[in-house]
Amino acid sequence: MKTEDLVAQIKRKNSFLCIGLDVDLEKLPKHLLTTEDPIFSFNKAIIDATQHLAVAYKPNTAFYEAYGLKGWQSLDKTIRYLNSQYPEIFTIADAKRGDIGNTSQMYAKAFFEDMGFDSVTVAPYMGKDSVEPFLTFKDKHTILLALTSNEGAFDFQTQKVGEKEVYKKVLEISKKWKNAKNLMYVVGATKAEYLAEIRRIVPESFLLVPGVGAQGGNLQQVCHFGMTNNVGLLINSSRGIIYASNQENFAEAATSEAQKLQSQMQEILKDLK
Ligand SMILES: O=c1ccn([C@@H]2O[C@H](COP(=O)(O)O)[C@@H](O)[C@H]2O)c(=O)[nH]1
Repeated sequence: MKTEDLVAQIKRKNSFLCIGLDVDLEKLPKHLLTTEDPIFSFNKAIIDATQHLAVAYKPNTAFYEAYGLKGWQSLDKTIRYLNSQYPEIFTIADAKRGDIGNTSQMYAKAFFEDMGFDSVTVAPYMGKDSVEPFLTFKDKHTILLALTSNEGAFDFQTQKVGEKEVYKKVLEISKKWKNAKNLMYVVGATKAEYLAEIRRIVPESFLLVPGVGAQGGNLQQVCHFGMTNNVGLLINSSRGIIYASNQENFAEAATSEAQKLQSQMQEILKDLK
């Protein structure tokens, strides 16, 4: 998907909400467990009930890999369902990949060509040759971990190497790479106070921002420091939306939580216009 199509969708829906499909069989409503593919049944119901409020969905592959072949099949069905029924929606494989060049090439083929995701999250730790294979795919996006939402982000990402913090080096160095226009970055909502500085380095890039809801990040603060004229933000919430209820009404409960976030986003977007 082209970035301008994502921006157009954001403006049309008055939303920059990304819903995380982090499916844990132990948290699913009991009545789904007897269906042929409980994970897909759950995802389909959540997607159908929230697609008018969200511009992106982000399955975290860990939640599928944990169930082996069946899990991968559920993920595959989910992405194919999204691509066929809601092709305007931006899809993110939260897989946090990255390896030596020829291996990264295979990861990129798997997520972009075979599964047809619009984007994949990638760790920058192995450097330019580990990321560039992802960047060569036209209209596909590589979402590089810059400053993550967890406590451990302070172990390396905010530490200085020479004069500069590692996360700033990730942004400054990567934005000079070939096909850097295909880069987006992960910045945790719990790190909103860093966003003004991040915007000085990457003023236009889209940021995927996980960490609102269950992790305690603040939407207003993130938007205040991180929003661009083109919005430039995808705010992710996973558990806070998909597990709003574990009863038969789970899809309606998810709609209601998504609606709350979308309404806040609509208010914020009014001020931008
Ligand atoms: O810095 C990061 C990078 C990725 N994540 C992922 O986002 C979702 C957050 O889920 P919630 O339930 O809304 O907390 C999850 O898949 C994480 O692995 C992140 O949280 N922080």
